[in-house]
Amino acid sequence: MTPELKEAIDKYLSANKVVLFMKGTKMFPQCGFSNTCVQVLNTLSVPYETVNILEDESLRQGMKVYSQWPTFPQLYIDGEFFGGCDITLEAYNSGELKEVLEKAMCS
Ligand SMILES: N[C@@H](CCC(=O)N[C@@H](CS)C(=O)NCC(=O)O)C(=O)O
Ligand code: FES
Repeated sequence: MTPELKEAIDKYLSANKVVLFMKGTKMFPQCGFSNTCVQVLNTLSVPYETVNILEDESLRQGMKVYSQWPTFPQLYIDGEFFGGCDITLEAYNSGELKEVLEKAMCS
């Protein structure tokens, strides 16, 4: 991954508290795993941005290195990698995700 790409991701994540790197868009998720995360975030009524990694192959490969996580979706909260679909869903069910998001919204 180029230093320019890393810098662009760093900058984007410091400007946006909750970011979902996903396949497709909020309105039109193109994979069930990404769709699950969108539904979870919508249910929690949290403001969030999405990035469609299907539109940018270098970002698609770059995010795997940046996050040290091989798949999508990838959820970032407060600039930190939170997890993929399974982790996000589990944290939603346990109530942990709501807590982490509330903390992020107040920071
Ligand atoms: N168990 C994963 C499911 C996600 C997954 O398997 N994603 C695959 C298929 S959508 C993926 O992103 N593969 C890498 C790629 O398509 O570049 C999770 O918890 O997020
Ligand atoms: S695009 Fe096939 S499982 Fe996600």
